[in-house]
Amino acid sequence: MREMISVEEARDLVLSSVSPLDVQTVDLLGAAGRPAAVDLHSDIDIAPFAHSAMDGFALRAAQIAGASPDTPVELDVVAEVAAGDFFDGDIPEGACVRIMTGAPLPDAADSVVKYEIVPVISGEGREGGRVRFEAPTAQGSNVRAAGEEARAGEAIVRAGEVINTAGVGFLAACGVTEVPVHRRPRVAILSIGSELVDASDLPGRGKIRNSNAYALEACAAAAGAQVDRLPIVQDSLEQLAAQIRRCVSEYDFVITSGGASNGDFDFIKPAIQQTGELLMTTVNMRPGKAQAFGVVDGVPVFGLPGNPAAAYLGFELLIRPALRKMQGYSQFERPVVSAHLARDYRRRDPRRIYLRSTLTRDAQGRLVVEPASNQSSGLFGVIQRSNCFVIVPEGDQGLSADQPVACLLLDVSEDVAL
Ligand SMILES: Nc1nc2c(c(=O)[nH]1)N[C@H]1C(S)=C(S)[C@@H](COP(=O)(O)OP(=O)(O)OC[C@H]3O[C@@H](n4cnc5c(N)ncnc54)[C@H](O)[C@@H]3O)O[C@H]1N2
Ligand code: MOO
Repeated sequence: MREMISVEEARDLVLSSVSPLDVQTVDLLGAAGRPAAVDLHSDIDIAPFAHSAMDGFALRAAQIAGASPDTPVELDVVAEVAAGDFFDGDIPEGACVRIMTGAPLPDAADSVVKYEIVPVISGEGREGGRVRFEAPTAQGSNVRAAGEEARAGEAIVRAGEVINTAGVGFLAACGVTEVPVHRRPRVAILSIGSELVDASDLPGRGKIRNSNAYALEACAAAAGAQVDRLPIVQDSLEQLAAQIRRCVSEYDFVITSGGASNGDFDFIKPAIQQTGELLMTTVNMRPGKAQAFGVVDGVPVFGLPGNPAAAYLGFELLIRPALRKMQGYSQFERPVVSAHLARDYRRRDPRRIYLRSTLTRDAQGRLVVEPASNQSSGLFGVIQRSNCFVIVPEGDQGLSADQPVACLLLDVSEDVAL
């Protein structure tokens, strides 16, 4: 085991300990936002038949090839065809068919002219009436071709492709109502610390609320996991080791927080060592240097540090990618954008630093990023009010105002200005 590895090495180490989980079939709605585990095929052509894209008149373009305002072509309306209906009769040379959007194009027609440019001569342009064309139309105009998006039997969504909300509609059109996906990882959240009380309790002297477990549950659920937040574990090596043994028999991934550094009561490292194999203890990042990871009975056990911001960042950088890999995603990272730093940043630590920051646009439309003034690793509220982490590379150099910096986007909603 190596001490103090880079964020990338740590992420790859955790990733290499997990594989996509077994495949189960879920209903179409349950597949939204998840990668398909196999290629999905359409059972019919999409569109199933050539149809009109407009309300108008179906005809053959050749019938009105010479039409102009001075030499209009008049045609009899011999039939009407609505969506859901069809017309398979003949269309004589001097005739056309009134057609609605979505109705099948008659075999005898090759184009549709929309109502708006067709003056009515008699019968309100309905069956038995007569209409006038004052311009030619191109063959195929206002016609949506059969099979324009997919052919029967064709793979329409590939294995590994994430099904988005439009994809749900596409699959419905193709008759795919059940989708094989990799099942969601079952994740246990264990909070370690004799100082912890539940969020619903008022902390007594020297105690604090167990906020990490709630944040980590939210993070893991947002990453697609099925999460159980388990009872607080006291600072006891025996209790912790026993709880880890129990968890690895029931869960796919075990996440602990607290007790990851070298204090007198920091037991996650010895607990992993005692029950399985400890693979990592520290990562070259700030906040959150203490990141313990190992495998117990084939199950990954991740010991996040106790400080809230350190635990949160450890989850985002090192655990979330693994939970995604287990579900078959191939993209593990959140997006990074470049922005201009709003002010100088003087560093006091050579580790790679992740500054909780707010990204906005200035009057010229440039992305500008402002690190929060309080970068204490003990705070969640600062992250609540941030929308990215500025990544300060390893080394001695600080950053100067206006220089471009990389910003790792958090899970930002639309109401955070970007
Ligand atoms: N001598 C040293 N001491 C510390 C070092 C060091 O290098 N040398 N590193 C510091 C850094 S940096 C961090 S981060 C922490 C990591 O410590 P632990 O993982 O052992 O965390 P704890 O000591 O258990 O707790 C730290 C802090 O976080 C609070 N905490 C713990 N669990 C929760 C929870 N579930 N919800 C909310 N807050 C929690 C805890 O009360 C402490 O205040 O070590 C430093 N020390
Ligand atoms: O690892 Mo600590 O988070 O820098 O506070």
